[in-house]
Amino acid sequence: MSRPPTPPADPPASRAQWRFHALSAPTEWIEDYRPGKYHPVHFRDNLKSSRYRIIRKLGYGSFSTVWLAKDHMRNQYVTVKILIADPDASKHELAILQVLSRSSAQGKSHVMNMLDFFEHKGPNGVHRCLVFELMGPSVASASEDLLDDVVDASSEQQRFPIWMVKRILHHTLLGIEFLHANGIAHGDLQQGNLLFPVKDLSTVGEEELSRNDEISEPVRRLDGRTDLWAPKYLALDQPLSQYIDASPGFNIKISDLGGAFFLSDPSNKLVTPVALRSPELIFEKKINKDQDIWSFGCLIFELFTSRHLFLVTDMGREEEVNDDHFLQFNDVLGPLPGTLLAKYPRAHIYYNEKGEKVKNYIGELPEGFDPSTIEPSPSLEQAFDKEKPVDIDDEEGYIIKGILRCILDYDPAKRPSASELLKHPWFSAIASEEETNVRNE
Ligand SMILES: Nc1ncnc2c1ncn2[C@@H]1O[C@H](COP(=O)(O)OP(=O)(O)OP(=O)(O)O)[C@@H](O)[C@H]1O
Repeated sequence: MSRPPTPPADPPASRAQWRFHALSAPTEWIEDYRPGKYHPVHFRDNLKSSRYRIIRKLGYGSFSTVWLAKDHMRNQYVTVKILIADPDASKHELAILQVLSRSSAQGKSHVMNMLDFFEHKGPNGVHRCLVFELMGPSVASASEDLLDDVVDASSEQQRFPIWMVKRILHHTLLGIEFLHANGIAHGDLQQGNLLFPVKDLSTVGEEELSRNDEISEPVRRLDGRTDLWAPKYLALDQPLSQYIDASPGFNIKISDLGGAFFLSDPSNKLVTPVALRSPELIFEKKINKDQDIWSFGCLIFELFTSRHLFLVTDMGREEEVNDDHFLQFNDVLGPLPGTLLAKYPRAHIYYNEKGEKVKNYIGELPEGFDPSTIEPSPSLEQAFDKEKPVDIDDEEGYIIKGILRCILDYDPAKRPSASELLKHPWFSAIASEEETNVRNE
């Protein structure tokens, strides 16, 4: 075991103690480079006795910075996720990845497989480093600004063509089935955690992949001291957008098992994005694998319509965010059952004892504002019909809405499992289409 690091004498505590030029896009906060948090990484750093050389920054999250590296032993590019130096923050992720890498259940190729792991000691502590296959941008970032040439030309919105949406959803469902079959729930399913593959990069040189100009001005402390805990510059995230493989045979993988948990030991970390949270998570703080199915339902809606089904953000006080969600559940999916209403202590603000709505907005309205002019959110069916792509005909639209209704059941016990959903004729048809494409390639 490595020795715990010696605490630094004087790590800067706040952003105000730093002088540096911000980059054009967000990066991690500089003050998160301190004991117990991020490891200060620089391009061309070598890790694990020089086996891995850092080439480019791919991204970061609350618990890690993620880098493209060259694995000199296998002569291939890989992703190295360097976790914060908090042994508790990452122990579940590692244990889960180890279980998954030993499993041979169906769907394995749709969840990120760990290739190697090691520990790296730096000024901020001992960091677990997880090595994965190199992937491209996430579905979220690809749909936002990268896929100009493959977005749906028939609609005015930037969205994936139908065949891609179906493929992304089918692969995600196979990945969920694999996780659940191994007794694991993901807990944080969202477009940002579904990754596209990259093309074969074996002939692309390191110089081409390292665009090291994408860094901040030197990071300096105002008191002029040299800092051991922070990097000399901050690097901009550069997912491999230009190398994305969105060809007909692409394979989506679910990534980021940082919020995943064993079903036998449900998580108490609330990592699911607000808009994708199930009623039982919001009202009862209960989480299990049914949350993944609920999030998957929300993803179906998002990918077909390019908008969230529930338009809630985590801005504001938690109780108001929950109230907002509560009102939207009622509008979009229909009245919450009495059993669930009884579990929401703030229900009386919006509903009377007879179950009639008495208030349809949160907080106070400006003086003179007539509350009857506030339109309820459209129902699931209205919203889908309004926003769906034109090339989904009524018959298919009807089927998709039926699947959504089944998934978005207030009662988690009634939601279909991933395996049951995969047997639905709509998903079976997607699977057969994929097989035909593979045979024809
Ligand atoms: N195998 C990979 N190949 C390429 N990029 C990756 C890979 N794994 C993760 N990334 C990118 O790195 C970023 C951070 O990864 P990840 O979400 O796993 O980190 P995290 O610290 O657990 O984040 P979060 O705060 O979401 O829990 C993401 O934007 C993702 O796109």
